[in-house]
Amino acid sequence: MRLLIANGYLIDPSQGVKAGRNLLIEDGRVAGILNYSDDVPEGAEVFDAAGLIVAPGFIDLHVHLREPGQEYKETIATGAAAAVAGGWTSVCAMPNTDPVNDNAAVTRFIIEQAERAQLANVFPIGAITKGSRGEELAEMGEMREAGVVAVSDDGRPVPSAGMMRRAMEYARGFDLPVVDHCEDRSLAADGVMHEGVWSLRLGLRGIPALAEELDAWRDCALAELTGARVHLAHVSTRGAIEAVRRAKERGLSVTCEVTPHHFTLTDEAVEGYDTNTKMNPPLRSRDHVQAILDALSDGTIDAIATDHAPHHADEKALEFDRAPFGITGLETAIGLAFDRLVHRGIIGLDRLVELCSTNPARIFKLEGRGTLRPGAWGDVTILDPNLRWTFDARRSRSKSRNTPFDGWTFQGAAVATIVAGRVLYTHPSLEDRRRAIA
Ligand SMILES: NC(=O)N[C@@H](CC(=O)O)C(=O)O
Ligand SMILES: [Zn+2]
Repeated sequence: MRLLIANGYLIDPSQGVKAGRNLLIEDGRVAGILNYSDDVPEGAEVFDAAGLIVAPGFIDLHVHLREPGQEYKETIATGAAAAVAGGWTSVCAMPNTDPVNDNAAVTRFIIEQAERAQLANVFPIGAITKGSRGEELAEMGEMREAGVVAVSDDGRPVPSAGMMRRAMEYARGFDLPVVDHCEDRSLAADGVMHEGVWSLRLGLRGIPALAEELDAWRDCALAELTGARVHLAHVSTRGAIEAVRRAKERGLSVTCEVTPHHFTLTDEAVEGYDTNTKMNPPLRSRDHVQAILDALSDGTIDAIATDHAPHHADEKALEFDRAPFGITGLETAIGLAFDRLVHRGIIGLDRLVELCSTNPARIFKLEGRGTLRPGAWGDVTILDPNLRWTFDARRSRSKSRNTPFDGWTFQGAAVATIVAGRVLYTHPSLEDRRRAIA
């Protein structure tokens, strides 16, 4: 099986490639980077990528796929379909399923379901503590053996510093990164949105920025104490970013991600009490969003991750106070990244590829991903920086539609998604781009 992605502009920060080149994929793996003028290899199918950016496959470090246990919200297959429709060749699945992914049997089940779906690659993340209850460490060794790429109690942050210390020491022994949902629940209490002028005005209970910042400082300090690899999930506050910046200056193995909704929206978006503006961490005030934009451009932020968190319409139809936290994000992330970051001059195209592919692969040590070196997996995301398109949530591949971006128009999109040399998604604007060569 041969696929030649021809006439595109290749951007691969892992090997410093930024040039018009053809990319050849053979039997699922990158076979080589060729010049436009080189002969088309015998029997190759040609994908004409003229005018498009060809990048190593995008990797989302943070999704909730809801299987096992809440298949009415999402399954591994529907989540993986939404992923490829959004330009993601790989997604990393958080363990807050039912049962929690805190043992090898659940890990293996997730991997089997993903293999059955034959869509995006799915890398499971195991729990830090049994049932994510924060009481007893989970069997990280056995989960690692079964295929987890990281551990996290995302959604149920580890409350005790002592437990987190032991978790980091344990995870370090298995060379697993600890993905940290930073939230001091004693401060967040029963808040439902960012604490500030808008929570006052709207009469909703606030979650102070300090709830995230305190844990971020704590866990960066613990990263120093333990030497563990620590990755801060969905940072949303100036203080958490400052903690990461300091940790990096000290040479610690600390990285972080940001979500598209946190670099796009402020807490003002909650004004209409739309429960699709309710997520954890909450949308923050303008000053925090500015800190995120600065950190995206100066390199403090390592990755863009969606925190895709599907919920059923009936659950989101409750009052703001009672609706669950979370929004979907797989299909709007790249549109938002182009529209809000690239076209506004906050990041360049190579930085976009770093944030969505090179760095995620490095942070979770995903072998043969995030690069188009010969021998790497033939995972490719093709981008059209200028395509104008409108997101229609009713046509989403996800089972859920809880997004604040329904009906939004974007400039820039992921227009084709290729996993191990198989073209799994193409935007309708790319019809007629593929031909078989005898
Ligand atoms: N990010 C969210 O708003 N929700 C997450 C869990 C969580 O992190 O609270 C979910 O699983 O729904
Ligand atoms: Zn979380």
